[in-house]
Amino acid sequence: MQNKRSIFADRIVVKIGTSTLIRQNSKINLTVIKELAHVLSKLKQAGKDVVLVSSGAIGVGMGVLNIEKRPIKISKQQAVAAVGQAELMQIYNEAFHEYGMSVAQMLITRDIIDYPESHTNVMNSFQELLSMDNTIPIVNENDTVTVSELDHHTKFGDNDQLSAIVTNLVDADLLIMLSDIDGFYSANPLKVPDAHLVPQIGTISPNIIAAAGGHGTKYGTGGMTTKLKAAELILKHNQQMVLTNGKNPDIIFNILSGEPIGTLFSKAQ
Ligand SMILES: Nc1ncnc2c1ncn2[C@@H]1O[C@H](COP(=O)(O)OP(=O)(O)O)[C@@H](O)[C@H]1O
Ligand SMILES: N[C@@H](CCC(=O)OP(=O)(O)O)C(=O)O
Repeated sequence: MQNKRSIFADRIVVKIGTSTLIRQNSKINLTVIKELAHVLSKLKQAGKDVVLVSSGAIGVGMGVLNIEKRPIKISKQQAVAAVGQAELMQIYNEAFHEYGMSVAQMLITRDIIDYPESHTNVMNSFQELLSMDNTIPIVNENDTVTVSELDHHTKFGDNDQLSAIVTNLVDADLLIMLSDIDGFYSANPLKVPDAHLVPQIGTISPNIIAAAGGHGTKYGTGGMTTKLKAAELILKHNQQMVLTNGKNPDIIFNILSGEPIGTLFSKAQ
């Protein structure tokens, strides 16, 4: 049994991936969403600042529209995301209302980094929302409008890096990344069954990068590669990130109490 970790976190960003929100049978995992709403509401009511970054617009939209395979055509992905985002927010809204909380939808694009006025505006919105007692901001990429063209790049591309950028922006202490796997392994466990979980990573070395494989389910997108890019941003800003399995979101309480869960990305010893 490893020692307890020293985790200091007054301001927390939690990212949940599509593979945790959607079951193998393509249905939304309402149990996970309800439990997540419970945990985040309790943290907020205990005086913590909480931001949720939620993927799932495209995955949920596929379910609503009965689409089996993730569309390849961008316009189709954007339309599916528009359907799914509305459904997802309705579910979050109901789940958080159970605990007397409201949710605030924040759909963002890269403009918030590239354009000072957009940056100021999004920072002001975060500040106002975080100062409210009973509100949880829920962030996603604005999938229906983002583009990636030669002279115009407004896409983040994946929510792993987006969640790290949000963690940097709001100056949070900790990013908790909830995925469908217990942490970062020495190799992709789908391909190497005896791979072992790495408890702490302080530097993203070439060996670590080489151990990162692609996504697991048909719903995941970036796999470990984008999670490492997110971790790199977190480490650069001297923040901390814990990557763990989101199937029981009340694991967040255990993480905050210092239990050695998942993989901790931190420069601290
Ligand atoms: N070294 C590794 N350690 C752990 N998981 C890995 C590794 N390399 C690849 N993976 C895969 O990454 C998947 C998680 O990423 P992804 O499917 O994009 O999920 P999410 O929807 O949570 O972003 C895991 O299910 C696993 O199959
Ligand atoms: N903005 C997209 C999320 C894309 C993404 O990064 O998904 P995931 O790898 O599941 O975190 C959506 O909501 O479907």
